[in-house]
Order: sequence, then C-alpha cells, then structure tokens
Amino acid sequence: MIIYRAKNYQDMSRKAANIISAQIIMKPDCVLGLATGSSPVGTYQQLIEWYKKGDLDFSHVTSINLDEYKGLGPDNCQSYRYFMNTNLFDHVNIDKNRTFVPNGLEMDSEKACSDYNQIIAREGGIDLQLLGLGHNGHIGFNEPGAAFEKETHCIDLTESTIEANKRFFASEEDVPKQAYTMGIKSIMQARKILVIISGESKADILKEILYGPITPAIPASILQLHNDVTIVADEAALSKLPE
Ligand SMILES: N[C@@H]1[C@@H](O)[C@H](O)[C@@H](COP(=O)(O)O)O[C@@H]1O
Repeated sequence: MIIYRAKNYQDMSRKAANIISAQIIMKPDCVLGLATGSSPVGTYQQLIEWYKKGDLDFSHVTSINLDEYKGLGPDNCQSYRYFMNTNLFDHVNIDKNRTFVPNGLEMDSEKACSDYNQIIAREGGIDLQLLGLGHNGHIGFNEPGAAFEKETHCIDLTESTIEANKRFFASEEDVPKQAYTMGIKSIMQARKILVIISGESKADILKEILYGPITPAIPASILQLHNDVTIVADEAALSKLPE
C-alpha cells in the first residue's frame, strides 16, 4: 500500500488525477471504476482540465461506476448517473455507451445486479478503481456488516449514510432507502485501487481502516489485503495517523 500525503483537497485531487491519467496513457482502452460523492469532484475537474488542454484522450476508455440509488433514473439530478454525466462524462470525449452505472430504474433487484455483474465480467474487469470513503468505513455503498464475498447487490442504506447524504436532497424523506452497489468482492477484484480521502472528519476512520482489524464491521478494512492500493489523503485526513 502506498500513501501519498496531499496538502489539501485540491492537491489530493491533482495527485489522484495524475494517477488516473497515467493509467489512461499506459492503457488507452482501460476500464476505470469510478465513484461519486464530494471526494472525487476535484479529481474529475482536474481530468477535464487536462482533457481540454489536449493532454488526455478518453475515446477508448470504459467506465464502470460503483453504485446507484434504487429508484432514481438518469434524469433525476440526485442519481449517480446524473452526477457522472455532469461532473465528468459531458465534458470529455468518452463514449457514453461505454460508461456504465447500475440501472436505478430496474426495480427487480436481482436482475439489476446480475446484469451489472455481467457487464463487469464482459468488460474484462476493472483496471483502476477509484474509491471515496464513507464516515463509517463504507466503500461504494457497502455498509458495515456487508459480507466480503458479495458482488453487485442491493443494500439498505444505514441511518448514518442517509444522514450524510441528505444534504444533496430537499429533505431526508427524499433520500432513497436502498441502492445497488458493487460488492466488496467486485471491488477487490480490481487490478489497482485508488482511495481519495479528505478532511478531518475522515481522520478517525482512515486510521481505523489502516491499523485496525480487518472486519466487515469496517468494510474498507479489507483494502489491507489488496496488493495494489494507493491512498491519496490530505493532511487533515491523515492527522490521526502515527508519525
Ligand atoms: N456511495 C457513496 C460513496 O461511494 C462515497 O465514497 C461516500 C463518501 O462520500 P463523500 O466523498 O461525499 O464523503 O458517499 C456515498 O455514500
């Protein structure tokens, strides 16, 4: 595991974008596993800037996102498909047909998840998976207690995640209660993993996932067992780690 220390959110974003760019340059037809949330927004902005300068080409890239709220479609501004379109895909030359997000409008959970597993397998797996980190140690929407051996599945969001995500919705009642997410097994099968973490509010959980026991109670703790993980965290997020 490599840990890069970034000065702040902007520096973290630039470092993470550098790692993603290197992946695209080394393998132009790579499969990127992408994430939503506030953590990757700056990374995507940096990638867009480099694309606009002519330094990056997404035309052969495939992307597979981690998760989607069950019940929300692409036109809903809170859906993760909408987030990806507006924060990245609309601004670069990626072929939208090669961008995948679980189908939030498929109400048959089993079908939505098995379709998504098939897509991941068909695309040959993920070369580089970008991850943010939930305050309770969740990755994607794998909440504490999620079994490590799961692929894409439907989950019930925990109260703390609903609470954390309600800032994006008109009211707490509007936050969907379920989501489709790649499982820990799908994430761990990615060839490389890049985790971005910013802010003091993530400092305790970052320490826990790095130094604590590997347990489904803290889903991200499993990353200790992956052989190619890079963490880019800012000083505030790293503030609780031993020197
Ligand atoms: N499903 C997403 C996760 O993929 C993300 O990592 C997490 C942290 O979000 P943020 O980066 O906004 O702290 O939020 C959501 O729950």
